[in-house]
Amino acid sequence: MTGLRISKALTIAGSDSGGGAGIQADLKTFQELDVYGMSAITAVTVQNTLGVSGVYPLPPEAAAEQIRSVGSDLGVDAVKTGMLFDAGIIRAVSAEIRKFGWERVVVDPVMIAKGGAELLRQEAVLALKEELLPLALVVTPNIPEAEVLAGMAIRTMQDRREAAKIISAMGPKLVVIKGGHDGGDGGVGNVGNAVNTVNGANGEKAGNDGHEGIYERGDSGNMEVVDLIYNGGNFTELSGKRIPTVHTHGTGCTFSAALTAGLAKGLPAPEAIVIARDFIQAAIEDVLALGHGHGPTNHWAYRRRMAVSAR
Ligand SMILES: Nc1ncnc2c1ncn2[C@@H]1O[C@H](COP(=O)(O)OP(=O)(O)OP(=O)(O)O)[C@@H](O)[C@H]1O
Ligand SMILES: Cc1ncc(CO)c(N)n1
Repeated sequence: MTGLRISKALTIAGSDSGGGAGIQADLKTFQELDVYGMSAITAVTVQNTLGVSGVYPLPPEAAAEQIRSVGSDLGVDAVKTGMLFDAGIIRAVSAEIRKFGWERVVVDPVMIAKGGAELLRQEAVLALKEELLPLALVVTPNIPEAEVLAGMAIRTMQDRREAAKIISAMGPKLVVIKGGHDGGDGGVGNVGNAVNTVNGANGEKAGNDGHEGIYERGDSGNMEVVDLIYNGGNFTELSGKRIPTVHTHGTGCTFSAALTAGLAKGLPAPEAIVIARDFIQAAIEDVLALGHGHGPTNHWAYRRRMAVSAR
């Protein structure tokens, strides 16, 4: 490795004792993508595949000190935020990001764990919107998080586009509204990976028309998963095969960590997003089936596939 430039990424997030989400998922993902990982822990959660049974937030200054410590010594090429828990931590983290002038910033606006545990206090949403989103290069809400940020219900792909525009106006250069919670497109459209570009502010679809329709969350009849990307002017839909599985603990953390790793390596955000989709697709597909509930994804699946395809 001597002489090679090492790409470095920092995750500012909560610890998941079960290892599938939070800091643990982020560091595993950075490592798998050849990026040196560092962490600033905001809270310790007591968590396994069955749910969260305890949350112990750290004082805001503890998060800030960790960021200052690694930022001033090792250096940071890209940074992501995950669980931030309260407004004090959000303000402290935002102040450090601003001071360092970091621009490759991914904000995963983690709010609620799969089992319903609160990972962000409701009164902290305003701080997230006002302090952190303006610093984001990419923000990656799932559908319920996008509903909270945009202040509207999301039932159709058109609603999702509307919400993306509202969130975009809060400052991030790119908004990715992930489709894991979208269960009701009815399975029409592409199966397998595809990119459909939608042009312009009127949301006219240029590609195929398979993603429209009313949907209800949790309907596992949906055959594809679509992540919607908005760059302030154009919409892009990244679609993939929906894997029917309960083992989706930490999908959002893993996706945003893979995206952050790509940014740390200097990739343009749209390219890093496509690789992150491939990474999470492989991680969900090659199931580990650990624990008795929503198991973690397989963080080494993508690397193994790459190794096989390189042979
Ligand atoms: N069943 C699935 N099959 C394929 N891809 C999926 C599936 N579920 C989620 N994904 C992908 O995983 C990524 C994360 O999406 P998701 O909406 O699940 O995030 P999330 O709710 O924030 O996750 P979590 O809160 O569990 O960390 C997205 O790229 C999404 O397309
Ligand atoms: C610590 C932590 N961060 C994020 C999530 C969301 O997946 C979780 N379950 N736990």
